[in-house]
Amino acid sequence: MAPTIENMLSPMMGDTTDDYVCRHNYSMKIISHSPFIAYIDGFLQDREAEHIMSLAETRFTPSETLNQTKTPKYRTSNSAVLNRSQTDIVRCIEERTAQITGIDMASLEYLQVVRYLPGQEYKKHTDYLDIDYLRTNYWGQFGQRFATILAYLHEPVRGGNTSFSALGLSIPTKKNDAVYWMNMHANGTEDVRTTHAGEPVEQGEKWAINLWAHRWNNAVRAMYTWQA
Ligand SMILES: O=C(O)CCC(=O)C(=O)O
Ligand SMILES: [Fe+2]
Repeated sequence: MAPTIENMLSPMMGDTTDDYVCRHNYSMKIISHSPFIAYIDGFLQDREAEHIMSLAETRFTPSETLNQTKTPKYRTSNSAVLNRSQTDIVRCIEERTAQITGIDMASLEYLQVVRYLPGQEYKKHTDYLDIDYLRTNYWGQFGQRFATILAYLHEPVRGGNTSFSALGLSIPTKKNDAVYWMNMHANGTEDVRTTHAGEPVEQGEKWAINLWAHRWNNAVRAMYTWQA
């Protein structure tokens, strides 16, 4: 039988997580100080990637772009949102993210799994949100999306790097590793240098989790109240 992702995952669909122990054994290396970008080696622990993939598998819908552009084909992947602390493993990843970013869990968006087939991509964009969007969106009450952790669940055979073109960075997706960056300057204004893209996957499939942490700061609060 061909080693498709479905074949790999299906025996695990009923997988119990009874003997799973939540551990945080990663190491972090700073790759840019301004903007802050770090590479997290071993962000995901054994079994976590497969487990998240099997939870997401039945939930995919075409990915949306929240505020940047309505251009068709801008983000051609599929996405799946998991429930808060849906399983022990989901909760462990949420806790790990909250610890790293220094927020409480309420300020962390639900895990968003993205899946790219060959030819699919997410063109250049930023992860921070328009102030008008923040005002009406559930997550807006927790402030701006100040930090992103993008964790890789499955690496494509070719293509699919995460690139920050203004910084000359093109990061290969490596299963279980993650990239962590700050979307805003220290004073709370948006840092356009964090513009990034998921380059087209050329062969194989790329799967990742978006972990978005929200925080209030004076710049966002000032805009929020000034326009209200
Ligand atoms: O797939 C990638 O490498 C980037 C994904 C991304 O930036 C996003 O989903 O916001
Ligand atoms: Fe992004």
